[in-house]
Amino acid sequence: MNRLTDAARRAYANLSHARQQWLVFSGALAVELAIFVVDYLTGSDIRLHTLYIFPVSVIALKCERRWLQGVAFAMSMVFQLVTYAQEKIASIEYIVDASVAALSLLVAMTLAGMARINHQRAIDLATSDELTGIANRRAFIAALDAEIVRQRRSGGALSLAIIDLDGFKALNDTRGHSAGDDALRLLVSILARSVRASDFPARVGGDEFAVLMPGMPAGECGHFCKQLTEEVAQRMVESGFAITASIGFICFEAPPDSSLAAVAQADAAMYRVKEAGRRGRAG
Ligand SMILES: Nc1nc2c(ncn2[C@@H]2O[C@H](COP(=O)(O)OP(=O)(O)OP(=O)(O)O)[C@@H](O)[C@H]2O)c(=O)[nH]1
Repeated sequence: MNRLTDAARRAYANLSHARQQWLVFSGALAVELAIFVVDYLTGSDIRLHTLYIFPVSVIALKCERRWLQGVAFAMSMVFQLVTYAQEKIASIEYIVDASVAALSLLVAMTLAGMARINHQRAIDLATSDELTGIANRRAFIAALDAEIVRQRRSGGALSLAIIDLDGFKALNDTRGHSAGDDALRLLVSILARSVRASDFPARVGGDEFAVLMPGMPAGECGHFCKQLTEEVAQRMVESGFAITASIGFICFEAPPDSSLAAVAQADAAMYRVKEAGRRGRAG
């Protein structure tokens, strides 16, 4: 049984986001339809229509497209009305009943929507850096783990750079933390302009950043790091910060043993730059 649910979970995870949404939508509507059929056939004796709230809530929780939620809501209302019409639609009791059902559905959809927004907010907080808005160490390691798995399956190169600022503590000490924060935000804007859309930049420590570059060969990675070193030095000086960057990089033609081993190798290259006097790159 466990194996079956694991296989189903894996198959679901492998679907594209759009397909996942359609699957949830059609599954929940099928459940709703089944409730309606049983309810209709039993002449509403067992009043299953109160359960419409569950499929509609699932759709509100899982489907981002508003019109899918609207369709789910409209369908459950139609089902409700047909079920009530079977009885005495003119009776005030059933009109009140139908209104309460509509209200409950709306409340369920709103609560489910709020739960989804809160869930997304919690994910954002757990995976992004509050100061700069880019990915944090946890998200970076997760992305690196996923890339290593992809590389084991499909091959290709995988490059990784660790960027550590030089003179950052002195900037904090002489100009204050807010100047330090500005320098960190500036570095992030430099990174955002320098990396490709397929790269993954992150803040992995106080003044330490990392960039994951799937598919980038060693030569190109060395060139990228050289340009980044120069760009950082120039833009920091222009902004009045006496700061440079030491960059360690590594290109894996074969998958590394683990994400931690990969980061340790790039870190070792970065420390070689520090030992050699800072401001530069090594790989
Ligand atoms: N302004 C600011 N400072 C931070 C933040 N996080 C960590 N720091 C500071 O960053 C500094 C990092 O210290 P170091 O790694 O010694 O910095 P460094 O002077 O560049 O030294 P090297 O890395 O050896 O070149 C520490 O003083 C931390 O307090 C932050 O979010 N904002």
